Amino acid sequence: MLLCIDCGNTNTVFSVWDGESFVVTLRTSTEHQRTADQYFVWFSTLLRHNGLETDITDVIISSTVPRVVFNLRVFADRYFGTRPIVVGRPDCLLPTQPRVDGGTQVGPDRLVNSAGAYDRHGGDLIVVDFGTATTFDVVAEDGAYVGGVIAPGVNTSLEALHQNAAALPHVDVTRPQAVIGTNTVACMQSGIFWGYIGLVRGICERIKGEYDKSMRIIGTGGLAPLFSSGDVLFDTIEDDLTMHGLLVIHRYNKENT
Ligand SMILES: Nc1ncnc2c1ncn2[C@@H]1O[C@H](COP(=O)(O)OP(=O)(O)O)[C@@H](O)[C@H]1O
Ligand SMILES: CC(C)(COP(=O)(O)O)[C@@H](O)C(=O)NCCC(=O)O
Ligand SMILES: [K+]
Repeated sequence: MLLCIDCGNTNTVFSVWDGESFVVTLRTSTEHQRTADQYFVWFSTLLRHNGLETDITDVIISSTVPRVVFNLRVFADRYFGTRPIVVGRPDCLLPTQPRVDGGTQVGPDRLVNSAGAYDRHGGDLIVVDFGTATTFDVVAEDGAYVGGVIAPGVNTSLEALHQNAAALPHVDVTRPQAVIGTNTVACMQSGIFWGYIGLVRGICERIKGEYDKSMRIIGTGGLAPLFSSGDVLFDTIEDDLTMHGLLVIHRYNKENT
């Protein structure tokens, strides 16, 4: 079985592929201090809790936090006797090479999203991923990542407001009743919700204006459904896109090495 690990700046997601489907998906916060042994205690406990007997033979990792990769490598080696494929490292093959400025280290999550989205939809896509940052990845006709946009994430923006303004509390993002807020929390929720819809819509329109062919927009990340409840932003929403991309890249490496 294949263990896919998607490590973002906020959360790390583990998902086990049994050859036909993802049988379990587990989420933990991203902390670079966490050791291989700590990962295993958490992982094996939750597998047992889910009544699963898994025989992990392969591991693939995408991490936007370089420091966590060391302990994840030790985890794969010590507990599963396997050397993981790490997206973005020179020995990990990609189905198509990114076309960006020389010296740019594209976030591995963006390469993975591009590969997953291309496999499902073909090219000429915008992938919008709501994470710590909100990323827009442009996938060309041949499946290559050719650039995009990095915007502040939803919770990152809310947290910045709270930290920089003495009278603004911590609030959770939600769809407000009205645009005109009649209390502080409602005003903040309106700013983030409607502001973000304007951001996503505006950036996608500008990308489409610059790209001379029609494009489809794929939304992913836990907050995509919330924002699409306020406006038609995406052609489809796929919460498993990153995991699917890891599967695609793993398969490609198995077939070509
Ligand atoms: N369904 C959801 N509802 C509310 N907040 C969410 C949801 N999914 C993710 N988040 C929040 O969005 C932020 C980004 O999370 P995540 O997508 O895991 O980021 P990353 O991939 O950068 O680690 C976090 O603060 C997380 O708690
Ligand atoms: C933009 C990101 C911080 C998004 O990370 P995430 O929100 O998933 O934690 C990540 O893709 C990254 O570190 N990128 C490197 C720069 C680039 O992609 O050009
Ligand atoms: K992201």
